[in-house]
Amino acid sequence: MEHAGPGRVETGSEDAQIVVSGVSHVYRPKHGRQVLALDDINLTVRRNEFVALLGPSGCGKSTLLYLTGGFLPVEQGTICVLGETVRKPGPDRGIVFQHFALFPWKTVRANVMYGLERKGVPRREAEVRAAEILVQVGLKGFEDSYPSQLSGGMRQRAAIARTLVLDPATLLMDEPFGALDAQTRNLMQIELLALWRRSPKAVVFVTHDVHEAVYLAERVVVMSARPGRIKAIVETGIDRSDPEFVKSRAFVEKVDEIWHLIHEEDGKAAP
Ligand SMILES: Nc1ncnc2c1ncn2[C@@H]1O[C@H](COP(=O)(O)OP(=O)(O)OP(=O)(O)O)[C@@H](O)[C@H]1O
Repeated sequence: MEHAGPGRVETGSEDAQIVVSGVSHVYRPKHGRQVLALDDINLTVRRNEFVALLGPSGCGKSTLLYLTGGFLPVEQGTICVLGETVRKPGPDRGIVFQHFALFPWKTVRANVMYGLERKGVPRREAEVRAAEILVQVGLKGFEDSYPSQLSGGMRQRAAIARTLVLDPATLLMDEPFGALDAQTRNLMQIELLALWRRSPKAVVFVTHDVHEAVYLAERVVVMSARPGRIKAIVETGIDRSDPEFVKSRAFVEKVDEIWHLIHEEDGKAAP
């Protein structure tokens, strides 16, 4: 089985959307000890590619996402998104967290319109765009509800809509379905794939769930236990045109292959 090795440096190209080169990250808390969270990460995400980041707890998946989003400073190495070096957050990169970051005092519509209004989009146009995206995520009829009146799955749809309405070229998702029940999670996965096909964008999707990673992603990046390094990059190569593809032998074998890569890391985290 061919895997990209941990030390392989992927070079940028016209086809590259995100290029992470030689990125390491050390947390230096005021109290407590330093943690080397990421160690020499090199990764290229292709234009409009769907990539999943998988690895043991604490291996730096969220850290890599926050660095790419510009929420943490890149102190060692560089990250370029569409040719621009990342120095701060920007509207070209949308981020969705595990815990639905909605304003509880605003309606679903107002939550979705918030980012557009901050960008100076006229109110009428913002309303139209919010209405369209709420239809796409299946929240038509709930525009005037408040987050507290929605189920967990609906709140996460609203949070996704709030990010998608800005039409970011790059979507960074940190375990967005981790808090959902299995059935809602599967519905959200189906919807996310449909949205990604309708409006292609690069997606970096952090998950703990091997099945979810293979279900969604074109490539799965497997990270090693802390300090996070890239252990392997696996092309899923799944033909999703068959509605029953999760039952296919290719799917089951890919899940198994990646599961083994992850479990080789069990108990290996640096102290
Ligand atoms: N603000 C912080 N200060 C100090 N250490 C931190 C901080 N944030 C994260 N870390 C440490 O950095 C390492 C990587 O954390 P990170 O959250 O990126 O991992 P992760 O792979 O996303 O974990 P999980 O799968 O459990 O969410 C962990 O050891 C964590 O304890």
